[in-house]
Amino acid sequence: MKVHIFKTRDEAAKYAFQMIAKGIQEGEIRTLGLATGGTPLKLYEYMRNSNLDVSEVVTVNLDEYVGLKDTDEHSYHFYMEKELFSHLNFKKSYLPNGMAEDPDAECERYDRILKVHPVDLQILGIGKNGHIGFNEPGTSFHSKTHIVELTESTREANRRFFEKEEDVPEKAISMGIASIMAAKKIVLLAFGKSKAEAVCRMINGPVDEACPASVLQTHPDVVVIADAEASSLLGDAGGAP
Ligand SMILES: N[C@@H]1[C@@H](O)[C@H](O)[C@@H](COP(=O)(O)O)O[C@@H]1O
Repeated sequence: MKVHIFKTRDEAAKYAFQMIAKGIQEGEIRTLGLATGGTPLKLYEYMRNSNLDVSEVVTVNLDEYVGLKDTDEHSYHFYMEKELFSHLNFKKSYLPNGMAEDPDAECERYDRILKVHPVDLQILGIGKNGHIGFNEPGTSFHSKTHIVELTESTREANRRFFEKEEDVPEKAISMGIASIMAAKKIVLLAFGKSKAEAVCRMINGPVDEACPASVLQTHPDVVVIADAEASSLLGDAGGAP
């Protein structure tokens, strides 16, 4: 695991953007794995304001809420359209369908998409409880795309995007841990004090399903890009690149 620490989230996002832009320009990233949430917003701003040619790049998203239509402003479909897809000419973009009538069949469909489009670089955020995608603590490291019951802490963390607490969905479809680990390269972004403990457990803690992100210690090519606050509990684990 490489750990790069930046003073601000803006510098960190710029570094992540440059790394991704280079991979796309050099043809190494044919399939880009995308994340949602607050963390990648600055990175997506850099991407949409660039003149990056992504016409040969396929994207696959990590997850989607169950029960929200694409047109619902809280859905990850809506988020991706707004932040990235309406600005850049990706070849094709995939997200799990949270409205699928048969959720299990939808998980299988998504796994088939991932097989056809193996991820070259996966962007990840991290939950306060160490979740990646929507893989909550206790999720098997062997999991593929699956239906997830969101924990109270995750629902609470995402509460800020919704008007009322009861509007926060209880379930999601998420790529599994094994699906995420299949990516050739993983770039995990972590910003802010609230992520410091999860970042520390991910890097220094035992590799344990209690902290899903700790599995990344066993991946051959992971780059953690964090700001000073998120890395404040790390000691001298990393530095500027
Ligand atoms: N499913 C998403 C994750 O993909 C995201 O990385 C994480 C952190 O969210 P944020 O970036 O808003 O802190 O939680 C959400 O629940």
